[in-house]
Amino acid sequence: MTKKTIIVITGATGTGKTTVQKYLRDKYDIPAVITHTTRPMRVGERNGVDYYFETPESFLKNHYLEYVTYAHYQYGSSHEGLARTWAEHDVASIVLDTAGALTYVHELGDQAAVLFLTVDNHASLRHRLLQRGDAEPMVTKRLASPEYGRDLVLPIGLRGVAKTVVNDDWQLAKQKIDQFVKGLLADKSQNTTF
Ligand SMILES: Nc1ncnc2c1ncn2[C@@H]1O[C@H](COP(=O)(O)OP(=O)(O)OP(=O)(O)O)[C@@H](O)[C@H]1O
Ligand SMILES: Nc1nc2c(ncn2[C@@H]2O[C@H](COP(=O)(O)O)[C@@H](O)[C@H]2O)c(=O)[nH]1
Repeated sequence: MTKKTIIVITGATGTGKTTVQKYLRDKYDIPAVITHTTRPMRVGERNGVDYYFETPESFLKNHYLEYVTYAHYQYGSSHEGLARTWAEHDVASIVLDTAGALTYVHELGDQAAVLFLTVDNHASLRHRLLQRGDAEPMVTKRLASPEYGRDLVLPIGLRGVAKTVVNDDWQLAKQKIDQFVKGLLADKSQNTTF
């Protein structure tokens, strides 16, 4: 039986976590675990595809492996979401803030393979969020949140655990991600038990 793995993609807002998740799906057929949030939908987002969009009341009804408050909204990943994805795939991905990433490492040990995304020029993140179509007041509020500053730095608990990828240049970042995925898949094929 093959050991199940979750690729946890973490880092500050705008560093490209969702972009990497879509790349893993398109290039490697690695599915995303969809999480829950109370934040309003962005233009183009779809319920059940990008997130399960919840009210503050419905959010509380799920059975979470972990949940957090991020920039004034609730976010959480359910046990069921992970189990459903692992029932059909050996490797999946999830996008989490760094608090969530730490919980996954704590709960799942080496089944969690962590990618920490960063950029050299933090000022570029504001521009990226605005380019993505986020409303200016929302961006200002998010960049003023303690979660933003916290997620710019690799937490001590992820040092020696996470692979850091600098995503200033998408072509270069993709090469690093390819190396990471190929290493992970090679390790998995060596560790398969019959
Ligand atoms: N290397 C890059 N150079 C320039 N723009 C990029 C790069 N990587 C991603 N982007 C763009 O930056 C924006 C933010 O990317 P993305 O949504 O993937 O970030 P995120 O880390 O998931 O953000 P959040 O945590 O706010 O959801 C998107 O418009 C994306 O296309
Ligand atoms: N700990 C968790 N973090 C999550 C989850 N789902 C998303 N996120 C993180 O929240 C912020 C904001 O996301 P956005 O889509 O509003 O830009 C970002 O850092 C995500 O990684 C979750 O279930 N748990």
